[in-house]
Amino acid sequence: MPIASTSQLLGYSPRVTIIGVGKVGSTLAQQIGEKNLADVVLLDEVEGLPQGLALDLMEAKGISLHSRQFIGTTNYADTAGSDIVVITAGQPRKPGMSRDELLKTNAKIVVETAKNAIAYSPNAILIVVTNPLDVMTYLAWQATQLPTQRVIGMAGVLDSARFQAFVAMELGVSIADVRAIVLGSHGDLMVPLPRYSTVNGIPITELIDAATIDRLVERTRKGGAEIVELMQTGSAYFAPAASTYLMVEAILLNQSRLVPVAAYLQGEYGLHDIFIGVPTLIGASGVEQILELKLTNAEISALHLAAQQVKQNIEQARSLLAN
Ligand SMILES: NC(=O)C1=CN([C@@H]2O[C@H](COP(=O)(O)OP(=O)(O)OC[C@H]3O[C@@H](n4cnc5c(N)ncnc54)[C@H](O)[C@@H]3O)[C@@H](O)[C@H]2O)C=CC1
Ligand SMILES: O=C([O-])CC(=O)C(=O)O
Repeated sequence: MPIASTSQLLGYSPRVTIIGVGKVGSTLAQQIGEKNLADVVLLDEVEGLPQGLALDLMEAKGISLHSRQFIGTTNYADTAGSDIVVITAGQPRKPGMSRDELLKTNAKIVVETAKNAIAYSPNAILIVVTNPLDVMTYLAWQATQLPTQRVIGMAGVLDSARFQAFVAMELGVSIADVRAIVLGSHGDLMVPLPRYSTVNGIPITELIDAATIDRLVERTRKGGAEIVELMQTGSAYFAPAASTYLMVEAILLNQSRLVPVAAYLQGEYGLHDIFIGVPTLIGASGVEQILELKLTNAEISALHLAAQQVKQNIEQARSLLAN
């Protein structure tokens, strides 16, 4: 790996701020550095935590050999001029909880942190990770008033990666040959699409019987909870951080990746004024295009059911924030 990337040699290093550097945020910071992608500002409300993590990451540089900088801070002024802001601040769920039960605690945190960060980086693209994801992305957009293209929720990449992993395990094939796509909300009503999921171009519906696909779909829907139950002390973070990394990289390297993310819909799929998981092209300006797949009646109904629940939760969040 080169010590300095081309952009650094030309005197420019992109800057990513991560707000809330617990499990997901700190793992993401490490990935961004180790892949020599950008300088990272780590911000948390707990004094000492982001400073300690940044120092630890700086000390690892001599071994992982990259030339990016890490700054740890509790002061938003230190995040100024960021190209991307990632919000991973907020509580994770405990065993037995749904993601929606985090709404009350995390709504205030997301609104406050998004506002503070964008005040110092008005040109940034905002990636929201905090749960319940689709609602938090909507609240962050409203709080910052950023153009919708520059507000993106991370969930579909993760849910699709899980579906991909379960298909690869079931068939005993290399995960490199499996592509999978999951739309809808980041919850039990998410919409995995077996018809559009393939092993090297062959739809999985040709390779796996219907009952087994149903089982894999159900495991994907409960993928986050499965890990929460196993760990008992928090939720998944390696795959969530890797999924967020993919989005950060797609933006900074202008890769035009076709991935499902929570994007703002204005009529696409018959939905309005909502952030929910749909296939998008992600590049330098954020969500560059929303793709409208041909869905069956059952798939579109499932998407609308998920949307209905997200809308109800947005209303609940609005009244919580008003009080
Ligand atoms: N969208 C997705 O697919 C995923 C979402 N998540 C969500 O991401 C969030 C973070 O998860 P973890 O990193 O595991 O949690 P964590 O508890 O390890 O880290 C959260 C961090 O946020 C900080 N924080 C809380 N309030 C803050 C504030 N007002 N300002 C600055 N920092 C603040 C805490 O001090 C803590 O360091 C959770 O809500 C979790 O449910 C997690 C995995 C996947
Ligand atoms: O399950 C959780 O609470 C964390 C999360 O969103 C995931 O891992 O998909």
